[in-house]
Amino acid sequence: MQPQPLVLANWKLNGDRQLVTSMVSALRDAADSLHGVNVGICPPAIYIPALTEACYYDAIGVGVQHISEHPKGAYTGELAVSMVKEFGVDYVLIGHSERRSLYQESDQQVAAKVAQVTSAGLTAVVCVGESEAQREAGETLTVVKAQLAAALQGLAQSSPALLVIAYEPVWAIGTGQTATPEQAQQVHAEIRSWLQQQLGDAGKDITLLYGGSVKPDNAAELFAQADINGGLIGGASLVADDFIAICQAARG
Ligand SMILES: O=C(CO)COP(=O)(O)O
Repeated sequence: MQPQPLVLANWKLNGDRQLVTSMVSALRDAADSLHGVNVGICPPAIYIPALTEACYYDAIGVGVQHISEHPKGAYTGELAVSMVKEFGVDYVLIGHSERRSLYQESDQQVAAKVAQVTSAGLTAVVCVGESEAQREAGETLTVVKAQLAAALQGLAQSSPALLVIAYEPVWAIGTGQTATPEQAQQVHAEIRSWLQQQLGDAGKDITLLYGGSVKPDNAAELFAQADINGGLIGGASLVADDFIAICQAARG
């Protein structure tokens, strides 16, 4: 059975309280057109209480963009899984390419975070993807599989149902240069078969998202691919009409 489509907004370091309320209200108005699609928003962490409150009666998932790999302690500026869980968070982004490149987040940290998140019963959304140079050198699958292996190491004791993989080629993020549906599907199919080799049948049910310059005009074609179960949306998730159109495209 295909996983239910999922579309997550990653606001990165953008948005404000006003966007939280206007986005929730726009999604509420569009709810009839979004049946069958799981939708979630990952705002900057300080807006999570406002988001949880605004969507209390709505089927909108709440996500956080970053957590510590430690449960508690002397780690100034960090947030622990137990803390975000108290505020109703469902999804935790892990290993986003911006965290990997700007803040040196390593595969070891990714594994530790997956362990923290899934053992708390939250969903770990692990981002994987190659740089332009790695693609040109023919290293896409080697890079992606090494990143996936770290995610599975962290999953060890938890249910694969708590794992989502987001394939985000670094060269497509924020560049307007989307992977073609064929390019994206090719990598997604490899991810799916690798997950099945490692996890057996459970690998079939893991939700695979595509991210990188997804817009209303290319979403339907991407989401129509056999192994693409939705998207992780950056820039276009800051504009309600665009984000809703992308979510609607995931209905098929
Ligand atoms: O990084 C992304 C989502 O996590 C993708 O960002 P853009 O949609 O802005 O390319």
